[in-house]
Amino acid sequence: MASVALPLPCAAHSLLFQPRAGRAIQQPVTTGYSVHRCSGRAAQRRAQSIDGRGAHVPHGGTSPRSVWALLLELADGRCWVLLGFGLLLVGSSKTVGFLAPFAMRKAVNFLSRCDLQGLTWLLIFAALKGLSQALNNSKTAPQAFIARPMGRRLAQRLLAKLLALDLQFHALRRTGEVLRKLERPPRAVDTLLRALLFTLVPIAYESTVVFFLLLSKAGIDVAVTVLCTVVTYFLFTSWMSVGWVARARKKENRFDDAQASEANDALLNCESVRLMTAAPRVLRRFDRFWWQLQQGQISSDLAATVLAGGQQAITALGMGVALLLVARRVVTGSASVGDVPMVQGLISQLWAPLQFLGFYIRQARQALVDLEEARALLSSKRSPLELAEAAERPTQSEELVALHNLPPCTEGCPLVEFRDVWFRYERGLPWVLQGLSFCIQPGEFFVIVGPSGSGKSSLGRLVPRLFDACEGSVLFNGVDVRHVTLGDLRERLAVVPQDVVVFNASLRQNLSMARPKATTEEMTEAIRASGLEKALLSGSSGLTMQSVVGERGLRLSGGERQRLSFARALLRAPDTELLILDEATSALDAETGQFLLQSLQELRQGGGRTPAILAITHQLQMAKEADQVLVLQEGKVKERGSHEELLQKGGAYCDLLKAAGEKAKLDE
Ligand SMILES: Nc1ncnc2c1ncn2[C@@H]1O[C@H](COP(=O)(O)OP(=O)(O)OP(=O)(O)O)[C@@H](O)[C@H]1O
Repeated sequence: MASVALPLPCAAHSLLFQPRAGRAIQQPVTTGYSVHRCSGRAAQRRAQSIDGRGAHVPHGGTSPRSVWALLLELADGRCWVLLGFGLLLVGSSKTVGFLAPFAMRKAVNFLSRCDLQGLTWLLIFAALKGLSQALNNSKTAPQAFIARPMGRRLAQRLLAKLLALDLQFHALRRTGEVLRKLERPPRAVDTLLRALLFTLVPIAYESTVVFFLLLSKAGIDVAVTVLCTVVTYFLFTSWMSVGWVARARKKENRFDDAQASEANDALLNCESVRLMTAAPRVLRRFDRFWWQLQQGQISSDLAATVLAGGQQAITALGMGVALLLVARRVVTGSASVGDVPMVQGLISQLWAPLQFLGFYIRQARQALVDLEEARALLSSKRSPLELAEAAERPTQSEELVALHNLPPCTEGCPLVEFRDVWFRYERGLPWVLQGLSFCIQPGEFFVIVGPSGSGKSSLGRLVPRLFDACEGSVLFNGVDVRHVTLGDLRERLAVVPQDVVVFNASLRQNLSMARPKATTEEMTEAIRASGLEKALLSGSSGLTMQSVVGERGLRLSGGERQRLSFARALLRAPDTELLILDEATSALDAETGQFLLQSLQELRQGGGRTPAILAITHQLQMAKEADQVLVLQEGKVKERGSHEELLQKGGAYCDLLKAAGEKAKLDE
């Protein structure tokens, strides 16, 4: 027994869930951690990456199962209760709505006989219509209470994932595009819920009921006419939605991302843009993306107009034929006059939501695309593996056991050990570190020097697991860093990165980011030890602890930013076992650099357990103070020993000193 509703869910399924690309191109994409096989569509989209720049933010096809799985993860018990309540409200609204045309039929039949009971039925009709509308409107509350928290949870998970993604992703990302990917999926949850559960499902229910009501009350010819109209309407809407409208929407999205990225890049680098007088070029690119966006929008609007026109023509024709059939019955006496408004009322009730079918199908499809993108991002393996995954990973040595927490430092065990470490950023790129082996002892001052590009910073990134070694292992307290939780590992470290990152917040907030529980005294001490006191708090620069330092710390000088970063590391230092300094004094004058060195010595001489220091530097003055110096060249250990030992050797270290003009000074 065919029903009007039957074609709807099945076709809706194929309409909403665009199948993944049929034939996979099987293009391997290396991520540094795993090699993913790309489907044809994914590869195509990658190729579409506007201008070849930017990190690949995963785009999705629409895979219903994975999207549903994601939605199920986001929903809690309350959501299910509210969903049931919401559907009950919509169902009741529709059911009450079905009764209204029957009330109108009675009213017209009574009034055609000049019976005043007709007035009562008119009032009942109005009440039923009002109640149906009120019930329908009240679905908004449960809808909002389901969608908003789910959207919030999704946004939180996406941001957490983005923060955890490996540095390679962030090195290549286009911030504007990534922000869009963060913004759209939470909205998509709301849209999908609204479109699918609270619109398309009720339409299916309504169509089924109206078909049977017409079949029993108006005859098979009217019912079949309505059925044919609905099917034609649906096919036309599907054809338009999948083709022209969908293509226009995709184009619109792509260039919307592109213009947002362009604006974001230009604003972030506005200083360089101005200095290079690149504003006209930036504006041209920006305008080109907007022009393409505008083409997509115009195409989208045209498609929507043609769609709406076609839909209106189909429904008007269907309504006309159905009413003619009923009118013929009234004339032949096999139906009452009241049957005409009844049939008109039932069909109108069906037509009303159908008008929005195309809109909702498009919305639902777009929401599915956005959610699939979110799911692809969430399941991306582009982050150092956390413990649960690490346990599943085939270990290179059977003695390595997955641990939840790092054991405390043990007597005689090196704090950090590099064991034959090989590393490169991506497959196909040259090796940056080639078979490195060395140890750092607890409390040791360990300095790494070497020419630019020799792999010093890369080495420093392997300890906190910003990247993982490709071969060999990095051990912390005797345990492979891949076998401990990231949080536990990073709690033991304080890092001053080469590129200082400062938040657009007050100085105090920037400091407390490093250690939220730090007291004012501890912060003041860190500011003193980092040499910031004179520059900032004396009032010469006008900055205080409450001063906002500006986007990426633009209100601070390069040296001040570096000292702020140093102060943050010093704040963390007492709770940590290793302080990593990557070119921490590169932007400082000789006097301030010396002051920081003294602060480090103070830290080391402070009572109790002092952290070891791993300093990566070009400033060989620092190497003089070190317990151990390692000279790195082309990713290999060239020399190793104390400053004096290396001087005596007269090898690569001495060459570096000579090149820096330090040798003569030291000889004097
Ligand atoms: N994210 C990255 N992706 C690909 N290659 C990278 C990346 N970061 C660095 N490299 C490459 O790795 C090599 C080593 O870089 P690294 O920053 O470790 O050198 P470095 O010794 O610290 O240099 P410097 O003293 O100039 O800071 C360089 O050739 C660099 O181009």
